Amino acid sequence: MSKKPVRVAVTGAAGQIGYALLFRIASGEMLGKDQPVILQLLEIPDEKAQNALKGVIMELEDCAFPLLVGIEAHSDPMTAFKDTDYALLVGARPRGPGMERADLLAANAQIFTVQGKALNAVASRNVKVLVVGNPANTNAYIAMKSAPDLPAKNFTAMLRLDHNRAASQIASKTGKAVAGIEKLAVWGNHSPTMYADYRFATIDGQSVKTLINDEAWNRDVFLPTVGKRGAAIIAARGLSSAASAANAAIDHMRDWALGTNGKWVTMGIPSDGSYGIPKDVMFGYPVTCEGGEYKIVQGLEIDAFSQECINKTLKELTDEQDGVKHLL
Ligand SMILES: NC(=O)c1ccc[n+]([C@@H]2O[C@H](COP(=O)([O-])OP(=O)(O)OC[C@H]3O[C@@H](n4cnc5c(N)ncnc54)[C@H](O)[C@@H]3O)[C@@H](O)[C@H]2O)c1
Ligand SMILES: O=C(O)C[C@H](O)C(=O)O
Repeated sequence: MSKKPVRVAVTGAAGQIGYALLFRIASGEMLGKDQPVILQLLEIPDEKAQNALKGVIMELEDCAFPLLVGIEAHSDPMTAFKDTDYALLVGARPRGPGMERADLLAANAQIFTVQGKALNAVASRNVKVLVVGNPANTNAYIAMKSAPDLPAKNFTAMLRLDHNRAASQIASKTGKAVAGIEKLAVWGNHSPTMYADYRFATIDGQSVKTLINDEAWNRDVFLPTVGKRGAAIIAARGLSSAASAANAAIDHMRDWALGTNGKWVTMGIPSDGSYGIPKDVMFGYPVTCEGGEYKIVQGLEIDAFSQECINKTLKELTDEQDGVKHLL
């Protein structure tokens, strides 16, 4: 018997990430090749954006995806999020050359109070929310705080791009395939302060730390490369990352919905106090997923260098939270 369709809302659907994301959701790469989907697409109420969205919808139709059983175009989150089971909040202004994430906070924060309230009012009570629009952690925090009737654990921020970037750098340093990497963690904010931590990681069963055995590379090359990768892509393309961001969003939602079979992945989630992070801070943690729920990997030893890195990214997040207090 075929499965009941699920509703997937995507904001910023006519943007760059939207264009790299929607076709993969509709083809079943996110929720499984047996899961029909209805796309509920939101764009701003602007003629150009709505026209662009129409064009994307025409292309989706022209793919004749067997799993795509409905497509809706919206300009109001109150209709776009109606009964939605999954919400990918991508729509926001991206960073341009020379801009830091903090510059985006003022521009984008308001979007997430409005969308959090709309999710609170009309979405499925089990909705799984992923915030991609930057600054992703704080936007997710704003949306969560604006939706008091939904469980806080349903709101997450995208750290998976940092996780995937870190995995790729480790594979290239060790000369091994990225598929062999397990137990990688990224702590904190989706920003240059994130702490990609390979102390526990293995590649083909061997310790990554032992294989690399180079603390200076970790500190002076690996962490800055992963942390500044977004800016490097903006400098090279003149536009922020899109296909890799969409890919990370697919990975995040797929793993959350379908499980990781014990494998660690990184998700930005509201802290439950684990590892001394104050409750509700939207923090990148290593997690495993099973039965539609994520669980923080517990009991990891935090050495002095790691604590210093975690403190730094936490401070940035609590400063960002302070900066949006007046909106909540
Ligand atoms: N978390 C991550 O790892 C990560 C990675 C890459 C990009 N991003 C962020 O994702 C966001 C989108 O990037 P992009 O390259 O697709 O940008 P884009 O400018 O190409 O597209 C954004 C789209 O969002 C729409 N939009 C703006 N406000 C909206 C609103 N209130 N409701 C609905 N739609 C709205 C715009 O009209 C536009 O079409 C940016 O904030 C970017 O910084 C995050
Ligand atoms: O860095 C940016 O502004 C875009 C995105 O968050 C990225 O990491 O590529």
